[in-house]
Amino acid sequence: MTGTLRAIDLHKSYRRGREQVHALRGVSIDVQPGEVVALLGRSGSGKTTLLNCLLGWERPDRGAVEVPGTAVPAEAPWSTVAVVPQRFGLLDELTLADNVALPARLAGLPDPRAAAIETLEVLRLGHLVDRTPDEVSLGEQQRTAIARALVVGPRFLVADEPTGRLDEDLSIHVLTTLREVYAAAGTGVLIASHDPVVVAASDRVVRLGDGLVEG
Ligand SMILES: Nc1ncnc2c1ncn2[C@@H]1O[C@H](COP(=O)(O)OP(=O)(O)OP(=O)(O)O)[C@@H](O)[C@H]1O
Repeated sequence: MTGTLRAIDLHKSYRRGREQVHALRGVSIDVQPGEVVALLGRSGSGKTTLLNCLLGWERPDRGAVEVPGTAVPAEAPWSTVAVVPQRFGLLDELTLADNVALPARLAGLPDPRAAAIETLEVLRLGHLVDRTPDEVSLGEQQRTAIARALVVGPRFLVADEPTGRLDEDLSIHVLTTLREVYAAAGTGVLIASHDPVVVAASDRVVRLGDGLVEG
């Protein structure tokens, strides 16, 4: 087993009424530890489907996903491949601190709340830790979802449009943090995005078009 996160020749179709939609038509991609890869492509090109397959949320019709470290039973999945979902997935009844502490608790970190607050502070949310998601802006919710993914210091981070609700300054701050704090410590980062800030901060760009890697 290598230390690389890999999708190999993924095929995935959906049935929509009588129509067959080929979301992925043979996509291979890899992410090395410590690199930041931008996944670009028009709306509907298959980015989310690819991320879902990498996360094990969807099963490809054909092809394989290699996730390093999954043979180690003690390692929580979120510590291996953490995710920032497009729709955030925060729990409304928990504070931001408790949302972010949740994966830290599951991963058995010694002080989940302290780790959560520290990560929220890195994302400039230290003043909001005791609010619930409906008491903060969408951009603040988005950064909370990023903090929740990062709190365990994952080996890989998979993020679906993680700057879609952020202004340019905050996008740059988030990308700089991902690069200089997390990728520098070895986290491999894959970001599906249309944001030029993401492209500028990436080591490498992979373009999807109509279910295939272009170029
Ligand atoms: N559950 C589903 N059922 C039917 N079709 C689907 C389903 N999920 C995705 N698709 C279709 O598969 C194709 C790829 O969708 P996907 O969400 O992966 O694209 P995307 O590149 O992430 O788009 P966006 O940038 O808008 O999020 C699209 O044509 C979409 O309509």
